[in-house]
Amino acid sequence: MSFEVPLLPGVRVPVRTKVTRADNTGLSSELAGPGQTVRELGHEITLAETGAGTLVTDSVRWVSSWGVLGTAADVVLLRRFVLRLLGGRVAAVRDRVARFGSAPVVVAAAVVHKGHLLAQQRSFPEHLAGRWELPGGRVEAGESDTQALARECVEELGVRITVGERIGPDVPLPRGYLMRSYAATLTDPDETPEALEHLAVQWVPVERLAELDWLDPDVALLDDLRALLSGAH
Ligand SMILES: Nc1nc2c([nH]c(=O)n2[C@H]2C[C@H](O)[C@@H](COP(=O)(O)OP(=O)(O)OP(=O)(O)O)O2)c(=O)[nH]1
Repeated sequence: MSFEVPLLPGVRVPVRTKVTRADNTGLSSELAGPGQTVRELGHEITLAETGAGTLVTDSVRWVSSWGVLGTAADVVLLRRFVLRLLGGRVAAVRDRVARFGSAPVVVAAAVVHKGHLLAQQRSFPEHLAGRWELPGGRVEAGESDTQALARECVEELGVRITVGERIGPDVPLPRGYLMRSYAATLTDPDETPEALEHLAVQWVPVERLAELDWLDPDVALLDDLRALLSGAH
């Protein structure tokens, strides 16, 4: 099904949806117990306006209990309500995608050397001081992510890095920022990172990753950092 979702006055977004689990009523059903049926309506939603064609898979499950009457209510009323619900969700997801598409970015480098990850301990602001993060910072106007990472690593650590692939998801930060992370290595393995603006730096082996008091957004990256250190990336 293709349709347009009104986002703002005069702005309509093309969306394609496909029912992925359905019988000929648009619902799939399984028996849950005496007199009870579980209904599921599943949708794949493609946000057509994103370059990559972002795919969201959604489904809603509910239990209905009133036999034939329940089935009639499901098909006539509830299914319509669920479709409206999913449509509302499409609009909300679309809204977030649009905001993230133009969000300012903080880049972070997962610098790996001899199977260890470089972590730095923040010295400011007060409420973040003492907690651990990846090297990086705000991307400035006219800079690429790679240039921003290279600049920050020289400023913060006095080392040159070679930036590789993106890792993990973009993580939302306070005040509308997004944190984007990249794998990296030391350009010259003989250079030693120093805490020029931080309290401390350390090389962390995979088995100690979870011990550090990471900034909250970085915790969402721990699985990807583990995979990177284990050579799975
Ligand atoms: N560099 C970095 N910042 C992070 C991480 N996780 C996380 O939530 N942040 C947040 C903390 C800050 O609010 C923001 C980036 O701040 P920053 O102080 O490193 O950036 P910056 O050097 O460009 O900032 P500024 O002090 O020059 O204004 O992102 C991380 O792993 N690395």
